[in-house]
Amino acid sequence: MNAYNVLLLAINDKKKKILLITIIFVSILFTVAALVFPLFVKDTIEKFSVNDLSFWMVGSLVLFLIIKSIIEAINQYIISKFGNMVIRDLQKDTYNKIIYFKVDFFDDYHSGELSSRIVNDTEIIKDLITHHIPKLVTGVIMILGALVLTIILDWKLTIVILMIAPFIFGIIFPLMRKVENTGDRQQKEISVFISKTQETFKNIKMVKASTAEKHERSLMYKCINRLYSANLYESKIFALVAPLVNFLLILGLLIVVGYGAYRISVGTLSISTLIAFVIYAFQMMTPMSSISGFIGEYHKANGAIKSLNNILSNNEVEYTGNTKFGFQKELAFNEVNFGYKNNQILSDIGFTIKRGESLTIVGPSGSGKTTIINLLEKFYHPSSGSITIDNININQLDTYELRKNIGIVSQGSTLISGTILDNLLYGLEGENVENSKIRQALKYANLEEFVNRQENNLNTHIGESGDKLSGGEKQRLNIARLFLKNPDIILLDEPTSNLDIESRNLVLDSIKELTKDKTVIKVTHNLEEVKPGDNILFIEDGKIVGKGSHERVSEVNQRYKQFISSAM
Ligand SMILES: Nc1ncnc2c1ncn2[C@@H]1O[C@H](COP(=O)(O)OP(=O)(O)OP(=O)(O)O)[C@@H](O)[C@H]1O
Repeated sequence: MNAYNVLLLAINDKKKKILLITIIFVSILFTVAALVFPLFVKDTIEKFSVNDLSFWMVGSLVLFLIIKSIIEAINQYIISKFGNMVIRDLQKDTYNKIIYFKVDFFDDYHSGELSSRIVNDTEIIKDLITHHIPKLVTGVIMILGALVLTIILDWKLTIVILMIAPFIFGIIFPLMRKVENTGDRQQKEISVFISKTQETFKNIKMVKASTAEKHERSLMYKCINRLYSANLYESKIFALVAPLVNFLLILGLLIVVGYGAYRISVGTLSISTLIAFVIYAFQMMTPMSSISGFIGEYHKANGAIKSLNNILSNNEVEYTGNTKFGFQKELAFNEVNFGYKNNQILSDIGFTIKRGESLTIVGPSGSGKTTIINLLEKFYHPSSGSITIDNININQLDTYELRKNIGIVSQGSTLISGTILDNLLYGLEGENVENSKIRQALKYANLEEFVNRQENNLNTHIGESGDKLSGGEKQRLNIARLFLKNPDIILLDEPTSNLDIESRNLVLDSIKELTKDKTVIKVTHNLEEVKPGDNILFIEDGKIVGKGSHERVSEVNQRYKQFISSAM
């Protein structure tokens, strides 16, 4: 996909094409009417007589002006409607593309930058398509039409105009090229600005707890100042261009008028022709400045188009197989190797869990435990080896179905902004979840009493990412959601870390209920969570160094023994 295709994408349906053609057609109509106007003035000056004025003449002129205003108003509305449609669809297309990208795409992009692409870049492209392109088309028609008519009126005067025009463009074009670089710079600064504000406000408690307001403010001021300089640089160029264009145009006009006046004095030109000529010269001036404006805007939009194009032409969408999910016997990792980019994390990971059994993956921080879970969710793919469910490689499984059958409670489980009910039903849209089931899920998750205490019950707002809830309440709400989801496989990634004893016991209680008869993979570096009889997979540096029951591994594996004693 190239820049041209991005523009085509913006006008990709019939309705928008019709609107664009209508806009350009009406604009051309106005341009032609404007071109006829000086001839009409010339004719009126030559034939004017008060006696010829009639009610009908004045009446039809007024009627013409009223009709023209109505058409102008309608055209204005169509332009604005078309612009809003362009931006709406471009934003939808961009969002629709991004949401299906692989997880590693999001590792490399800052969320603020992505927001900036969707919000700002699309706005700039909309402006180009709705304002600047129609202006360019009508401007070119206006200049060419006026040129033809001036040649007919007086070719010698026209040659004077033609001699001046190249100077004007020769000065303006190089300046406009600079605007493209400014556009790039501005877009970059805006996305850094959005990213930084998002991050700061999202982590406001951490900022305040670290008394980092001053530090954040100084970082933010730097961003704002950089954006200010980028904007100022653009303003300087535009400030230079507009008066320069006007100066050159007026100078040109003076030359035309001077030469015209001389021709009148020697009797080779009439006053009415010179007046018509001057009007044409003005009519050529406005589009000349708007064409120079277009070049600037086009270069600016080019920056936005390039950034958006980087996203739209990215085909790193998540891969999905089409085999239906089924889990009757066992889940297995078979000699799995994996690395983020070139950084090897897991080596020869192999284990099997029978349906209904559980496995506890233990290992020091950074050893690769969460990565194992990430691979099972198909967030990333093994570089070699395979993960199978009932001997079917999960790559062949429908990703959507696989994820529907996996439930995860992790230390960083997040909630969405909205109500308790919104969170309970998240991911279950379109399913008919009975009220009794919701109540039951709340009960199992030890949340019933909490919800009943709230004035708005299930419709209580829990703040951004559930910030109005305690850590334990957040986890229990997540667990309640999983009761409703009822997946076959439950992944527990240190769900009780950072909780106090009371919350922890409540969460553990509800997890016990949730994991009944399920296949469970539990990840922990907290030895308090390992129970006698647990089936252990002990990993260090991405390699399995111990396997078997907790007792057996403690007995035979020195490293595990050391790990346990250091954790005590
Ligand atoms: N998205 C990522 N991109 C690059 N490296 C990553 C990414 N996620 C994790 N890592 C790296 O992979 C290694 C293993 O991380 P992982 O989260 O699997 O460890 P862990 O055993 O779960 O640690 P912890 O117990 O602290 O949660 C770490 O060195 C980490 O820095």
